[in-house]
Amino acid sequence: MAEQEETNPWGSKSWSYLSSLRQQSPLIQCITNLVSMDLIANTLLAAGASPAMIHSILEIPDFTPHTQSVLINVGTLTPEWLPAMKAAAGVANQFGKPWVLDPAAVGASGFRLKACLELIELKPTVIRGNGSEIISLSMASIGSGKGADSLHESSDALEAAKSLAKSSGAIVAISGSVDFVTDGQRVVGAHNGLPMMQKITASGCAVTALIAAFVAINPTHAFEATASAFSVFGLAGEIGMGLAKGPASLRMHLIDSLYALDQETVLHRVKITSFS
Ligand SMILES: Nc1ncnc2c1ncn2[C@@H]1O[C@H](COP(=O)(O)OP(=O)(O)O)[C@@H](O)[C@H]1O
Ligand SMILES: Cc1ncsc1CCOP(=O)(O)O
Ligand SMILES: [Mg+2]
Repeated sequence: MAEQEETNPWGSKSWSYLSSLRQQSPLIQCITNLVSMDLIANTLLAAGASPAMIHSILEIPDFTPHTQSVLINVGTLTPEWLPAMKAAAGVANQFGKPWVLDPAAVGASGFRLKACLELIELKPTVIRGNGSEIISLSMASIGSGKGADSLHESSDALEAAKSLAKSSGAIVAISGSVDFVTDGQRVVGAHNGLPMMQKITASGCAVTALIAAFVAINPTHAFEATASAFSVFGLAGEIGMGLAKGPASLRMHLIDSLYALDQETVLHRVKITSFS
């Protein structure tokens, strides 16, 4: 163990987050898009967390104070949902809970962009998007993506991510072939995962939910929690692909692999490197 910690400190960090998640099973409130609800709930359950898709504004004052973290994802945003998202972010802040923003398809419209910029004013702990989403947010402009899909490599969005992290105070996370995490100064890249994961709808939403769960374990170390969540999710995909025949069976085997991940595999196969 001591030797592993020296050779792969991120492996032991990631294992520590995952094993604590399994022991503590934090309650994660998810206000998320209609496409992603099932995959997010199953991802969180397989990882050891307790998901609750509770999004009515009428329930937020009673429910949100009892959560350990809140996920807000704007993938199927309508004007009716936005006040609930803002209320949940506000209650999370009031009660000192971390909250995580997924700006899904933020470049699709001015309405969505304005909503995300207003949510960012409410100080998310982490913002996780694909390359195009992070570029849209950082430049406050629409049209950079292709709906929910990215037209950019994650590395194309690195400077945009640093600038967004500095202006917002959030940890900014970009998914892609390498998943980058930055606080505006430090940058690490998580190298686990495989391209087939892009063919599972809501896989990005699911990794954001896992980030929300890891951040719940240690809100004061959101940078480390985010990088670890990226690698653990990617590793589950890599192992799942060994049994999968395509995207549909990968979805199933990724969830099974996340549930079954053991210490040795995490210690040896998590790959996170520094870029700063
Ligand atoms: N080319 C790739 N190689 C390895 N993993 C990838 C690749 N593209 C995406 N992923 C993984 O797929 C998941 C979803 O990422 P992405 O497709 O970028 O998000 P979104 O669905 O929000 O566009 C992440 O866990 C990411 O690491
Ligand atoms: C297809 C789609 N359309 C609106 S939200 C959504 C899901 C997007 O999920 P992800 O960003 O994880 O690919
Ligand atoms: Mg997305």
